[in-house]
Amino acid sequence: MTIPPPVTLTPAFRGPRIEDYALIGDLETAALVCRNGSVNWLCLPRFDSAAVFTGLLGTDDHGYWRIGPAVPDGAPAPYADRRRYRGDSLIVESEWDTETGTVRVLDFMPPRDGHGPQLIRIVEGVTGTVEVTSTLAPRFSYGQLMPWIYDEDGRTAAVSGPDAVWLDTSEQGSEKDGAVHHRFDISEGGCVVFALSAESSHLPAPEVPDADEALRKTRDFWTAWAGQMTYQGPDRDVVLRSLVTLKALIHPSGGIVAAPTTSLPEEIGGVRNWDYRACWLRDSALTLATLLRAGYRDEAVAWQRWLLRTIGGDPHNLQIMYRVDGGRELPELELTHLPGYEGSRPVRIGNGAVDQLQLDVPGEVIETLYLANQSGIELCASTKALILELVEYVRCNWRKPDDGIWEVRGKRRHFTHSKMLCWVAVDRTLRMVDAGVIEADRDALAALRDEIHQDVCTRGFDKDRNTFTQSYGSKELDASLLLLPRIGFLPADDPRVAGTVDAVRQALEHDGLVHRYPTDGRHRGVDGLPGDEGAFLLCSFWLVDALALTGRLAEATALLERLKDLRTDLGLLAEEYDPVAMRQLGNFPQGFTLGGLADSSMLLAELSCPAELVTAP
Ligand SMILES: OC[C@H]1O[C@H](O[C@H]2O[C@H](CO)[C@@H](O)[C@H](O)[C@H]2O)[C@H](O)[C@@H](O)[C@@H]1O
Repeated sequence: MTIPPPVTLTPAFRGPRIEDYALIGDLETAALVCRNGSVNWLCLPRFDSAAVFTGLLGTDDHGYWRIGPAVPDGAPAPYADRRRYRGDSLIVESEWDTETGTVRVLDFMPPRDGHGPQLIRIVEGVTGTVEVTSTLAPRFSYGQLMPWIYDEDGRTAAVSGPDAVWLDTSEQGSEKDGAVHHRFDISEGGCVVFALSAESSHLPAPEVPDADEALRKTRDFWTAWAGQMTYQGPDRDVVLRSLVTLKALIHPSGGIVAAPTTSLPEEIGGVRNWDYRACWLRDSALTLATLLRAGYRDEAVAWQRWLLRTIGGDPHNLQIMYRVDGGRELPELELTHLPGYEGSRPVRIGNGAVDQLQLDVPGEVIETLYLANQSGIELCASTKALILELVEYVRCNWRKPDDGIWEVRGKRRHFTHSKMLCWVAVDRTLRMVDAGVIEADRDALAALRDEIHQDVCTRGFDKDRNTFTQSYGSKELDASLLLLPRIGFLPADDPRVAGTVDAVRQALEHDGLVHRYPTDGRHRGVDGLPGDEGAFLLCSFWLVDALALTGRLAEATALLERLKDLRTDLGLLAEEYDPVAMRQLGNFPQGFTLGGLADSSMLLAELSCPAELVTAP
């Protein structure tokens, strides 16, 4: 891999921040809408397809669609004065106050119902009269291709090779420089619809969307889905917004993407830019565990089928991640034509971590299947067989060094967390054997479980400092060790748990924000990568959980409050946070982080509120 030098940015540079983006989606793909009314990210037709709007990782030349108050040529597009999701839905409304009045734009993508992808934008006059412009500049293939644009039967098509998008609106537009322009006045009570539909270019044009019906169906879909949540404790809206965002990452095939974006940087101007539009077994399992805790089951049932299709035939050939459709090929490529978010290059698609050995994965998968079963979901015979195959995989591999939960690109090590999760894999299987759910040789399983436990407690523990360590024999700490009480590897009141939590805090926490492992100073390059990164937000939620479970509820509550303040105005979080620049970093919004937020909120409620207040039947 060749790493280009970072682009030097002028101090005056101020593009949209990650937190300026809103997420909308139709469960098969997703778009990011900037606070200035510009859709700067949309992959069609699927999360992991090429983007038609890639302004997020480049400039307007790489594709965007902006609707908002008109501004003089060359002036920056103003940011909306207010934004919110409508109710519990994924319909976002942005409002601009101008000198002549207030205008609102509703943005949403209706879940597919026999039709292809649609992005609908409804402009509403709120007060006075506002001049509005729409500039649609599609650039297919991640911003590389200028389309052929033409009008047909009152519609506008933009076509490039196999791809096409169709724009429908009542307004009269014009084409210039590969973009479709509209300019019109909207007065109080007025409404203008723009609908973009995608279809393969050789097929007949898609049907003209009925925006009113699409709006109603989209609202009804999300309202019904939100209504299934059984969690009723404090911060209901915080939890629900996190869950709605997780749901937006779940494809109807059952596959779950880690985030809808690629290459939002872990360090501004740095090279730690990865594609998260794939289904990590670990991230998916954690997402489903969160949903199960909040009463959602359908997603776990669909994932069981996805899992069987994806790995059921050959579990020993396990990959740590797959494509949305269960495919195995995720070659890591660099898109050299893109300058990257704020100059953070390279922009990557695919993910080289696909070939790694990460021994925590069977543990996370089995834990989630165990939780699913505990929630009343029946495990089919094939799933039970798969669990036993995964345990066999653990038995064959647990003694090996691996690449670990953080997918470091350096030398393999005996990561303590990986071994602990090997223990989880066997322990949860054993629990299912004891409950009569699975039939297996109990004694053999118990012996394997105890052997792993003994190994971890001997080789992954530093007696002098009373802490588990990142890997066997190392002096380093790792935030994944905060999971100790949550996974039940040791009882929460075991002195080794408190010792580890304190040691991790001392080494990796700054003001409540926790790094995954040390990457600065003398540790530069320990993970095989140049540069540094922000605090990893999921780890801060793990700290909340560890404090709560070890009886430090007041500290846990205070930390959770601090972390909630990091959310955007729409309740979203990226993977990481830069405490110095005070801005979000990394792919956005990330399932890991929002799952952590929901889990910690539900755990604190469970530990501090009467049970009947927390979960409805
Ligand atoms: O830090 C290097 C690695 O970073 C990414 O991995 C992270 O994201 C994954 C998806 O959310 C998550 O499962 C993993 O635990 C994280 O460390 C990237 O995907 C890797 O390619 C990269 O080596």
